[in-house]
Amino acid sequence: MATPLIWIDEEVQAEPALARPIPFVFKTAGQTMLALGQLATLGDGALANLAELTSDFFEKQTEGPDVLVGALPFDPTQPSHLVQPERVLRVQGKHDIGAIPGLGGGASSHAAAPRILSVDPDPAAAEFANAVAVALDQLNAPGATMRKVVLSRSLKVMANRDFSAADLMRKLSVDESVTVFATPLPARLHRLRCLIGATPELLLEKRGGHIVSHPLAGSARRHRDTAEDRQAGNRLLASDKDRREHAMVVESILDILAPYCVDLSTPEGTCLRATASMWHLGTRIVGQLKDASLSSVHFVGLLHPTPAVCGLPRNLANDQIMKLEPYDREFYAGAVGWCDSAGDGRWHVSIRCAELDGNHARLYAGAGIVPGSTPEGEVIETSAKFRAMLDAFGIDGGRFDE
Ligand SMILES: C=C(O[C@@H]1C=C(C(=O)O)C=C[C@H]1O)C(=O)O
Repeated sequence: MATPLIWIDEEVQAEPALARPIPFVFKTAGQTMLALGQLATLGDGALANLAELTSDFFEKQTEGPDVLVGALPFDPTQPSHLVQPERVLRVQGKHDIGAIPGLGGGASSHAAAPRILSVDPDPAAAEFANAVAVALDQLNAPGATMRKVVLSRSLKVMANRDFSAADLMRKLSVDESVTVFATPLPARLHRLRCLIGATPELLLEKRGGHIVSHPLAGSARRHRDTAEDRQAGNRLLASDKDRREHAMVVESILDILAPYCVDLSTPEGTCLRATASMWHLGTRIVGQLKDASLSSVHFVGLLHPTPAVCGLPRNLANDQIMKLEPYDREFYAGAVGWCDSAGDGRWHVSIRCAELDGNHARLYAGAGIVPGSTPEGEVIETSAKFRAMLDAFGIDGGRFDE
């Protein structure tokens, strides 16, 4: 069970941070899943053991909802944070996420929005550009075997009072093209934390023998002006660099899933996928399994981290991420979702998100680097990817690009 908050900064903190873990919330277009309370926690284990751990768990667990919900970290060797909730509530139809029963009780909610005291880029945009330049040297070196690496940067935000998960989710939900999520994270230094975000990317959904993955890679920011916006989308569709970057992700997912499927295809091919602030290249992959008894977690264990958030080959890209990023990604660029005893489940890539810890938040944005990428281009792309979260926090992002 999570430990209550013990640290209070008298200067800026009028009242305690999250006193109870916030509920797990998963809001896709037309449906919200809310998982309240914590009946049991899945034991620690790396991603490779997760299918076994979850099936053992469901075999032994005779009481409570037949579901585990939570987050998987970027590093597949690190433990996941999955819990069996006390109660699951599903709300269908168009609704205000902040008004869902149970949500307000778990998240602090204030009449006035917290006032932002500081925004600290980590690394600074110039340092991130240097890291991209180093990665490009590696990618372009004669005989290079690394083909793609995804590098990220973060913004550390501090406010005069606790952030409200409910308020942030309400703002993020204005964009109906994304999955808005909130998930409790393991406590750190006795402080409760959560991850909150608005992800456009489906890692894997499994229902019976049917699986779907919808990877995204290749991005451009959207524009207010319709003609300019359309042009940006068309440029992305025609961009050789972005098509290569995207194809690596799709091919890798198809290669991994093919041996398990009687039928695996990309019915619409590569399309433009729009969110309120970004254009992406996206390819919906659908498959029919040979063995429907394999769980969603089994496939997540094989797929994660895809080249959309790590790179290719995975081990070389991961080495560069460890060297070039100044922080541990923890649950950013991992996965959030649920699975049940029948093996069904739905997992989204945990991007366009922020870790919340009382009145502190850390926002993340990353971008795929391939030959043909430029440091300036990747700074612009990551700035655009921060937009959705910055808007939810009420922060003008422009000044963090220098
Ligand atoms: C890593 C992120 O996004 C990923 C990288 C993308 C890209 O490089 O074009 C696009 C979508 C995501 O798969 C992020 O938003 O933090």
